[in-house]
Amino acid sequence: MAASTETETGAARLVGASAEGDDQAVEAALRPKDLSEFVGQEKVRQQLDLVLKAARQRGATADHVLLSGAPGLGKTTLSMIIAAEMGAPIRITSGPAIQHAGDLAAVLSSLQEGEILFLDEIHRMSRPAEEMLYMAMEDFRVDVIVGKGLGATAIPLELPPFTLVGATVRAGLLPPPLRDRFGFTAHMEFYDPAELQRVIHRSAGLLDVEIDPAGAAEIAGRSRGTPRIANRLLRRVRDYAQVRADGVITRAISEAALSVYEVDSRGLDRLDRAVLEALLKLFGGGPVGLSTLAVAVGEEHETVREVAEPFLVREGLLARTLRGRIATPAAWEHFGLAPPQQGGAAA
Ligand SMILES: Nc1ncnc2c1ncn2[C@@H]1O[C@H](COP(=O)(O)OP(=O)(O)OP(=O)(O)O)[C@@H](O)[C@H]1O
Ligand SMILES: [Mg+2]
Repeated sequence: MAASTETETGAARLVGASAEGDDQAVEAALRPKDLSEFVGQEKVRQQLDLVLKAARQRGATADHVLLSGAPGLGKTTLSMIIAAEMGAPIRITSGPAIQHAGDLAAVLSSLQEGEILFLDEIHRMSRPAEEMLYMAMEDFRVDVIVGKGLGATAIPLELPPFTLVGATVRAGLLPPPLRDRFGFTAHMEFYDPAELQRVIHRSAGLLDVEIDPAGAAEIAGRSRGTPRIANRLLRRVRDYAQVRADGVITRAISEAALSVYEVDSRGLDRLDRAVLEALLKLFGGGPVGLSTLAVAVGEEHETVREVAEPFLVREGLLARTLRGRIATPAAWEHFGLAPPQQGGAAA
């Protein structure tokens, strides 16, 4: 299946939302440990707080939780917080790691009572495993099939009660019977700049860097609504502040550092800008077909469509129409250009 977000293709970018190898250790260090440290997502936090408190009061295992949201918004973080809040151990696995029902049976049968099972990318599990999961979630039981063909028998296996925490980029990717078996679904939204500013302040504290509010606001505005990107940009700005200045992050330092890394005031990088600039300057703002636009920027059309466009569309800078791509008035404004006169030729 083609990447519908910038997840796979955008991995190497500074403003890519997915995790890179060098991010893992520092990400773990920056992870909020409990709900009160988790910034933003007020609704989700309130709802989850109730679900977990109620389960604790009853001395029961919490209902299964589905976390849906774009990469880097805090799904893995929340799953760990759920375990911490429940005082329960957590087992981490992912849909792609579970290709056979037997893989899942092995994981499920080794769970302890009350354990949290975190299933990342749950939409990428194989069909037979998925069907086994239905029964496990509902009845805490699985049928293990032994043997083949006519001689195959199903051996029922009781499981201890556990809480499944599933994560997916979009709840709509799950088959309805699976979705329906979650007691609570948390939809994670992109963060607003004020929330990202809080994320950045918190991370700066943990990294032991001095940052003023304007410096944090500048980074926040370029972070595409995503804490992972905010933390990554913060680390690059910290490098700059340390090498080129006195280590303190101010607005001027953030601006200078991020211009070195070609991340502009709205979080657009070189590729995003190349696409928009071609659209504005070569095609008068469009409409222009995707392939033509891709040739103009010297990229594969998949790259333009999967890597650059999702954010440009989300930001209201570019629209995909039946006649082709068009630039919005905000795009003209972002480049300090005047849109062409109605009915007239492009400037
Ligand atoms: N609400 C938040 N408050 C503070 N930091 C956050 C928050 N959400 C995410 N982060 C930070 O962003 C980073 C990425 O978060 P996380 O790994 O949980 O995202 P994810 O949704 O699991 O991404 P993916 O879809 O790629 O697995 C973490 O290091 C974490 O520190
Ligand atoms: Mg994750």
